[in-house]
Amino acid sequence: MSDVLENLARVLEARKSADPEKSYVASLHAKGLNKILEKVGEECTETLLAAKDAEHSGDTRAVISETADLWFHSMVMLSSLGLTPKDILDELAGRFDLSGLEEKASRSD
Ligand SMILES: N=c1c2ncn([C@@H]3O[C@H](COP(=O)(O)OP(=O)(O)OP(=O)(O)O)[C@@H](O)[C@H]3O)c2ncn1[C@@H]1O[C@H](COP(=O)(O)O)[C@@H](O)[C@H]1O
Repeated sequence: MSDVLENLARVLEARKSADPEKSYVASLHAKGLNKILEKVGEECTETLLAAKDAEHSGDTRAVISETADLWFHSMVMLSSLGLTPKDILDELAGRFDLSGLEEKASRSD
């Protein structure tokens, strides 16, 4: 499953030095981190709206499509900060066998 994320991350890395006229990812980098964050926020809202619609209609196609847009733009954000999907997958893997409630209780803040 994570092969897709790894392959996409490789493409995203290469697009950092691509022509913004020819690559959507390069055009985002050319506009800067604020534009990338704006897109992440937009896709997040669209995902929430699609999920609310699906709750009533039972049609989850838009949720899948909007979540893909959200993951994609999140990966562009990670890439612009020098992070990879592996950083996030390692973080999630480290949380196996730890209940979310236990983790919350262990926080110092
Ligand atoms: N997975 C994606 C992907 N998902 C979504 N998008 C693009 O994300 C954009 C944002 O969607 P919106 O509906 O917000 O589009 P918009 O209104 O045109 O966006 P704005 O003008 O508001 O910024 C669309 O242009 C989609 O085509 C993607 N663009 C690229 N990829 C992957 O990234 C690779 C590199 O892409 P390029 O950099 O374009 O070569 C591709 O081969 C794909 O694997």
